[in-house]
Amino acid sequence: MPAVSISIDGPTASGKTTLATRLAEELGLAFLDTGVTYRSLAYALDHVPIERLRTDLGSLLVHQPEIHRRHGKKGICQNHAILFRGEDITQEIWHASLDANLKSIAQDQACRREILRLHQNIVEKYDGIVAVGRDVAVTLLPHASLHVYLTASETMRRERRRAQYRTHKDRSTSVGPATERDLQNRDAIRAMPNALEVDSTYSPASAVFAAALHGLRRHSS
Ligand SMILES: Nc1ncnc2c1ncn2[C@@H]1O[C@H](COP(=O)(O)OP(=O)(O)OP(=O)(O)O)[C@@H](O)[C@H]1O
Ligand SMILES: Nc1ccn([C@H]2C[C@H](O)[C@@H](COP(=O)(O)O)O2)c(=O)n1
Repeated sequence: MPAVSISIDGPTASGKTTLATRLAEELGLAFLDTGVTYRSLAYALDHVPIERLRTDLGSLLVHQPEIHRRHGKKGICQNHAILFRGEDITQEIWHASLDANLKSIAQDQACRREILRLHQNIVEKYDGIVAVGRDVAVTLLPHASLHVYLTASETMRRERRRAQYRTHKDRSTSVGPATERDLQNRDAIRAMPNALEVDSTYSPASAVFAAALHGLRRHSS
């Protein structure tokens, strides 16, 4: 288990990635977006049958997470990269046409187990990590220093996603209500002693960051 680890969960476009990258930059941690792996498998599903993804994931996919190292006032950031059979698919995984595949992958328990194994190997490699995604608090980082559950109203999340992708016409802007899985994860996180729930609907990203940092200090002392 790394020295400092933070899990961040919450529904689509609640601001998980924004918070996680800021925390990683400020604290000099690695950053793992588990949703990126799910999106990569959705891409892969157009090329190989799901049975192969369940058994050969480790040899098909390389997920290189971002590393953030604080350097004076400027963080040094090495962007994440996703390789599928050696080909860089980092940009392709966001395409809206992958939405149906994404659902199939997220519902496949054998795939979820393989993805978890892949993420566990990544976590082992780093001395500190911020990991983002549905269920990371429960499955990947149950002993994290802090578990953040981030919410925002559906209307606000939809507005943010549309604004974010205004110049990316091929990207998915589908934002729905919190799913059953989102609500189960939220309840599991609420029951954890070192959890922090933040509603970002009317809070700017800087206020969400300050709340998370405060939570980390409180639970680490
Ligand atoms: N607190 C905030 N206030 C206003 N805008 C925000 C806030 N947090 C994030 N945003 C903006 O909302 C958009 C979505 O944020 P982000 O990508 O971090 O969400 P996410 O939860 O990681 O999404 P996904 O579930 O797809 O991974 C971005 O354009 C980001 O700049
Ligand atoms: N740990 C995870 C991460 C992601 N998913 C699913 C949920 C979404 O449909 C998709 C993409 O995630 P996002 O980029 O929106 O965070 O992958 C999951 O089931 N478990």
